[in-house]
Parts: sequence; C-alpha cells; structure tokens
Amino acid sequence: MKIAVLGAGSWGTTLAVLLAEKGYTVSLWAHRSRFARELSAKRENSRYLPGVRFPSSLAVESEIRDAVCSAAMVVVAVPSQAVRETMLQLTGVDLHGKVIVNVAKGIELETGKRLSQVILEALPSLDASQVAVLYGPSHAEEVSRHQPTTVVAASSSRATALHVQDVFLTRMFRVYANTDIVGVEVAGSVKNIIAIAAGIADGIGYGDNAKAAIITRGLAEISRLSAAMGGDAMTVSGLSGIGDLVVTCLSQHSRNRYVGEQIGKGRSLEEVTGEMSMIAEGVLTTRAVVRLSSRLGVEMPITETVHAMLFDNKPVEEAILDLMTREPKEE
Ligand SMILES: NC(=O)C1=CN([C@@H]2O[C@H](COP(=O)(O)OP(=O)(O)OC[C@H]3O[C@@H](n4cnc5c(N)ncnc54)[C@H](OP(=O)(O)O)[C@@H]3O)[C@@H](O)[C@H]2O)C=CC1
Ligand SMILES: O=C(CO)COP(=O)(O)O
Repeated sequence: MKIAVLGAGSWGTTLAVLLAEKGYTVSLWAHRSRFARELSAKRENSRYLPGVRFPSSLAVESEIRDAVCSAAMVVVAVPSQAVRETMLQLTGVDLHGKVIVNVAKGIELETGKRLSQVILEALPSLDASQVAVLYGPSHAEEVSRHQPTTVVAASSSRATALHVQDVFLTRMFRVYANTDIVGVEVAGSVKNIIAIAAGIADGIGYGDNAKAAIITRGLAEISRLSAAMGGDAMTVSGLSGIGDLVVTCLSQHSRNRYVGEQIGKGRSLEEVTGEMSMIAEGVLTTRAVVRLSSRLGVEMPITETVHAMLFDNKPVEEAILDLMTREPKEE
C-alpha cells in the first residue's frame, strides 16, 4: 500500500518515517520544491527533525498530485490554517477509496470549523467515512526515537478508525480507535491554548499548584466547548483530552508551552513567534476559539485570559489576578 504524507515539518516527517519503517511505500510532500530537493538529496530533514534518516521506501515529492494519485491513504500534516488551501490543491483528483487522515491540531480561524469539516468542505466528493484524525500525546522528538507513545485514531466510521489504527500501529506506537471525531478534534485543538497558559505560569515562575489548576480547569473548558459542539463527555478523559493536555502543558518539547513561557517572561508575541521556525498552533486557535465560544455561549475564562495577554497586551500579572478573583463558583 502507498501512503502520501502532506507536509514535511517535524510531525509529517516523523509519521512518514514511521510508516516507511513499517513497510509502506511513502511519498512525503514538501510544498517548497527547493526544500523537497534538499530532503531527497540528504535523506534527512535536518531543519525539522535532525538525526533521523529516511528509509529507502520513503520518497520526497514536490508535486502534491503526484504524491497523492496512487496513494490509498493521505496523511495531512500541514499547519491547521493551511489545511483548506492544501486540500483545494487536490480538486479533481480521484479520491474514491482513499482515506484522509488529518494530524494537524487546530480550529480554522475564518470559519471556526474543525479540520475534518474543512477537509469535507474543500473536497465535496469525499464521504465522512473517508476522513479520520490521529491525535494524542505524541511529540515528534520522542516518536521518531521509538519511545513509547499512545494516540487515538478517530472517525465517524468505526471501520475507518480501525483501519487507521491498523495502519499506524507499531510496537512502540500504540493506537486506540474512537468514533467521537468531534470530541477528539475539539480536545486536541484547545489543549494548545491551555498549554500556552501553562507556559505563561512557568515563565512567571509559578509552581506546581498553578500548573495543576491550569490543567484541571483547562480540561473543564475543553469539556464545555466539546459538549456544545456535540462531543462525547467521555472523550476528554482519553488520550486526545487529558493525555495531550498533560504532555503539552509539561513537555520541554512543546512549542505552545514555550510561547507561553516567553510571554510570561515579558516578551511580546511578535518577538517570540518571529524567531520560531516551527508552528505553535495555539496562538491562532486562541483567536478562533474565543470567537467560537462567544458564538456558542460557552464560558472559557482561561482561554479568554490567554487571548487578552496575547492579543490585547494585557499585563500578565493583572490578567492572572483578574482570572483568580472572578466570582466564586461551585466545582
Ligand atoms: N511536532 C509534533 O510533535 C506534533 C505536531 N502535530 C501537529 O501537526 C501539524 C504540523 O506540525 P509540525 O510538523 O510540528 O510543524 P512544523 O512547524 O515542524 O512544520 C510545519 C511544516 O508545514 C509546512 N508548511 C507551512 N505552510 C504550509 C503550506 N501553506 N502548505 C504546505 N505546507 C506548509 C512547513 O514548510 P516550510 O517551513 O518550508 O514553509 C513545514 O514543513 C500541526 O498542526 C501540529 O500541531 C501533532 C502532533 C505532534
Ligand atoms: O501536539 C503535540 C503533542 O501531542 C505537539 O505540541 P506542540 O505543538 O505544543 O509542540
């Protein structure tokens, strides 16, 4: 079976290598042809995943349609705000029988939509049963070094979720299946906002109590939004919920936590993101989710506080004091 992986950043490259090592024929598409040539020549992605060699069954493509045409599965690993434009490049390609697996985590800024909705909208010939996501606590730096990792394959079709589980499963990459694609996508996207909050607490120098509070009350926000969008209440206690929330709030690898940490140290968002080569999805997802939650009438105080610090230049200590001194609540 041939699999196309769209997006040659750290996660796309990691999954392409994992699938190639498992014996599939893999086409890894990089959107810049010069970079594609560099990857092909070096047989390594020294910019995004240094030290990981490409197996011989992995080929690098600069033409997206060549990568996808004979593939039975298409893994979408571009930044979330680029998912629609990437899918539109496949207009006219015969997608019959192909399964699309999105691994990008985010909410589309312009529409407030989940990425599986964006994919189905951009490619109307697809049926929902052809679309899945693969989410969960999985930093590329660890997966690519064969460290134990657990993730969840979710699709509204149980057969598709099980198929994706089977394709990705390895001895060190354990994949669970789930049919609640809504809950999985909401949790896996919003956790990046909460990780920015956790990073801010690190940057200021707050301790473990603050971190536990952010994770726990962050999970409450994720649960409320997920319920309002039709997600199953159980999903937040799974890998895409508490699992990914914990890893992203605690990990030294997390780009979202890092952005927060720098903001907590008093740097500006522009300065921090301007010097990063990798994507921190939580920044634009904060904007998208503040709009979405206000439209749906869902209370998300941590998310709103992150938004005020990132985009309204609200001083960090003042924002946290306002968050802590809100009206007392029942748990
Ligand atoms: N890294 C990880 O551990 C994990 C990441 N994810 C998710 O996977 C997604 C991708 O992240 P990741 O690989 O880490 O990101 P990186 O920042 O490592 O790389 C992003 C990649 O996307 C490419 N890119 C940027 N814009 C476009 C575009 N318009 N069309 C096509 N490609 C584009 C970049 O190419 P260039 O720089 O040449 O422009 C680069 O290759 C994100 O949503 C992330 O949240 C999920 C789980 C784990
Ligand atoms: O989603 C991730 C781990 O599961 C990656 O998180 P960061 O983008 O914050 O590094």
